[in-house]
Amino acid sequence: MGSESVKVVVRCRPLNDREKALSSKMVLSMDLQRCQCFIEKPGAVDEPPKQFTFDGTYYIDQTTEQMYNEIAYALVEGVTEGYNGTIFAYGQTGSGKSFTMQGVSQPAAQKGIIPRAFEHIFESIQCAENTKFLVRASYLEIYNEEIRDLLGSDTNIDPVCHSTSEETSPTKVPPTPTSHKDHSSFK
Ligand SMILES: Nc1ncnc2c1ncn2[C@@H]1O[C@H](COP(=O)(O)OP(=O)(O)OP(=O)(O)O)[C@@H](O)[C@H]1O
Repeated sequence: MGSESVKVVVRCRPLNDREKALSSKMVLSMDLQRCQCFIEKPGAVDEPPKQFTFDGTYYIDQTTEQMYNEIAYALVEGVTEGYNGTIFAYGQTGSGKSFTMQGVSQPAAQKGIIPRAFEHIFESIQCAENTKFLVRASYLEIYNEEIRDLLGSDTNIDPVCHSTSEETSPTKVPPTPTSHKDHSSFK
């Protein structure tokens, strides 16, 4: 994979039970060597498939372990050396964002990017000598333009305003990066 600072990869999930029950046809295929994906229009046999090229392509039989090793590993390694890094999952509902980021414990190869990154970071910290680390975590949900602090004791409290207990629903003020509740630990 190239050395660009922003990489975009695509992952294709298998058909789910509902799609199988509807006898849905897979319309997406991939050329993994060329990092290309092809989308056919169902029924339009004469139309060439739409073609897209990415920095990486992952088909239904590939694992999150493989994705982590090929994409996330170097980025997280950079974080342990003091560089910033972001992994961002984007896709329509049911497309597999949680499966990729949080994952499942079985099979082990499908454990998600987030628990893998945590293990990676804390292993690096344990192995480091003469270095002090600060690890901070915040876990926010933005849903229907409402923000919730998922690590807070009351998830309805807006993380920006640190609102009082009388407030029952989150407000719609966007957070600033420094205003999130910190869950920090030092080694
Ligand atoms: N690569 C995959 N292999 C097998 N199953 C998958 C894969 N990706 C997703 N799935 C399954 O597809 C379903 C939808 O995935 P998931 O919940 O991760 O989607 P999502 O994008 O997070 O959806 P939402 O935006 O609604 O939260 C789940 O049952 C998940 O287990």
